[in-house]
Amino acid sequence: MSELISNIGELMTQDGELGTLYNGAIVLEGERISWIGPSEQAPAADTHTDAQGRAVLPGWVDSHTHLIFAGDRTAEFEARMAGEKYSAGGIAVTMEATRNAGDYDLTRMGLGRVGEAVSQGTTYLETKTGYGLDVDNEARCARIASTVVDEVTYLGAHLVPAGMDADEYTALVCTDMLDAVRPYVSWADVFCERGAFTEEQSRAVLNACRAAGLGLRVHGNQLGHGAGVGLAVEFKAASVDHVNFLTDSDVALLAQSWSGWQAGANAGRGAGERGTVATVLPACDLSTRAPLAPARQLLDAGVPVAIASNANPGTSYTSSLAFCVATAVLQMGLSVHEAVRAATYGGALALGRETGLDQDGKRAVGTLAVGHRADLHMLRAPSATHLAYRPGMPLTSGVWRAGVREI
Ligand SMILES: N=CN[C@@H](CCC(=O)O)C(=O)O
Ligand SMILES: [Zn+2]
Repeated sequence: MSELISNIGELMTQDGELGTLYNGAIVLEGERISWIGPSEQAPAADTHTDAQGRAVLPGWVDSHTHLIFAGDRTAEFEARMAGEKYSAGGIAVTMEATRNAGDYDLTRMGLGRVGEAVSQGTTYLETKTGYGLDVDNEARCARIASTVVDEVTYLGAHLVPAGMDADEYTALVCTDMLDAVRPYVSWADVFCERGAFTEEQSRAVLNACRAAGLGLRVHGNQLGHGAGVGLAVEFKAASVDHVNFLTDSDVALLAQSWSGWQAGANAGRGAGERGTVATVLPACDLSTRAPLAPARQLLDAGVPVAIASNANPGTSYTSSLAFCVATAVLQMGLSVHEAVRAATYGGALALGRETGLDQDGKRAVGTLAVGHRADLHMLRAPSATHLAYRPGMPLTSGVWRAGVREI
């Protein structure tokens, strides 16, 4: 089955060669994009959708979420709004509720959260474990996560559970827990921060997970200056996430990590040795009243930036990437094009999914080009600028995921 979508007011492909088309059209063939060009040259297809001048973007790629959890942290949020600071300790509240929830409920709630994200234009999702924090519960959360999202990250190193020795727990994360989650995950992450894991413990986790063949990511520089960025670059992690507190040398390290990467004629793809993406989490910054991550400075230094929701019950209880994009434009100084790019191509780059088919038979996401997965987000607006111009408005009017219309 093929579908032609024509009369697209602004078709923002985020592909380096195609750029942005006005009065463009796109043809979907099964799960893939088979044609992109001007509406007047569009080929016939089995079905036809008239976009009536609306804008179409790649579906959002949310490269950082924590969707497998039970329970509620309203009281912690209220206390924070009354002046308390965020600390890693709140994770234990969610751990308790998650351990007490059954598989059915964790799955049902996880799927519900994915549904919320899709209804707002997200078409590719990563999520993390990290609220089980013992061997059985981490494995259970990893298994459930693998049934509800596209990419699963092992975050056993999220918090040391009360009553456990930090080094003994770290050793467990690196051995039995890692073995138990391994069938369900392709990434590993560590919360390298005061109140969570030290540089030395983080290093042990990254070494063990790398040896197990997992791609790496780091929660770093969220609560203060620290070792997160340096470790992420040293371990060639795909991303370092939060990055609120950066020194100039952290920024330079991240930029330097991309020196072997050639963006080439087509900046949507690129080739060569990948560096570490800086993932900024604007909704989390607002919800924790943290200084906003310096996304402008990072982009100006040549660091690829991703924008993600960090959807979780503690620091960012939203999966709205439209909200994150609007915040990045209004508060972080990004242009609309840069912010949309960070929430689409940037997320794909952070997940190693900006190209496709060559290694594992999966299609590229995060940009619109022939052969890429047909993940589209149609706005009830003539241009992507409306995402920032009309913040908080329900602008999603259509979502296609792998060629299937979801909304
Ligand atoms: N910072 C570490 N982990 C989550 C928060 C987890 C929680 O508080 O439940 C984050 O990314 O913000
Ligand atoms: Zn997180």
